[in-house]
Amino acid sequence: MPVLELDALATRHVGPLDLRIDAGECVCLQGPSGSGKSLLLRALADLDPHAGEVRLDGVACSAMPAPQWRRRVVLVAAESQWWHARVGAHFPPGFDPAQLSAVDLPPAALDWEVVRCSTGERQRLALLRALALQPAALLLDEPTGNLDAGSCAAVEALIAAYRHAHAAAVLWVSHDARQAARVAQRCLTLHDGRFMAGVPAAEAPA
Ligand SMILES: Nc1ncnc2c1ncn2[C@@H]1O[C@H](COP(=O)(O)OP(=O)(O)OP(=O)(O)O)[C@@H](O)[C@H]1O
Repeated sequence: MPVLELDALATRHVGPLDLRIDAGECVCLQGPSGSGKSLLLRALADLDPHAGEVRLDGVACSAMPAPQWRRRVVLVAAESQWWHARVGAHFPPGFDPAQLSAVDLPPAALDWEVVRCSTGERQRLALLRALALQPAALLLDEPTGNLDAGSCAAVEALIAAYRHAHAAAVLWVSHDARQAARVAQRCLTLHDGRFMAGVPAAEAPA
């Protein structure tokens, strides 16, 4: 079962931090702008240098080739990166276009040029692209930051379904306390590079 553990993890401006996210658990991370939330997610995904250790299922990040780690511990960044012209080229062979309906997009979106996609369309496509890798742990950086209420609900439902189906460990950065209460079992706040206990998800304002 994919448990994600941080052991004295430190990166630029952040840490050292200890944390355990259980299989199937969603932890929401809040904190002021510039407090280091994105830096922490990048370190967890092994995209930035870091000290300390991250373990998935007891296996250390430092013991796994970086590309392999990044397929298991997947970051959905606030601003997604696209390297092919066409959307579909970013998805694995055999990806079922019908899955696009889960984020309110038509199957034909796989044939769209990336440049025509709106910010919110790119955000939803980036999430689907990440889930297609079937990660054991998901690192979500404001995954609904550009979405209307309907698309936001669709994305929240999709992530919850994935988390339950795969017992995935999820770390979700959100500035929205009500969203945190909906999606997470626990909330933490990053302040001065350290975790502070947040408002328990179940007690956050409705
Ligand atoms: N490559 C870098 N070199 C130097 N400082 C950096 C670098 N990347 C980020 N920072 C700084 O680290 C701090 C934390 O940045 P980070 O992007 O993690 O913040 P955040 O908590 O995600 O903020 P927001 O909520 O605004 O997205 C910021 O002050 C930022 O300017």
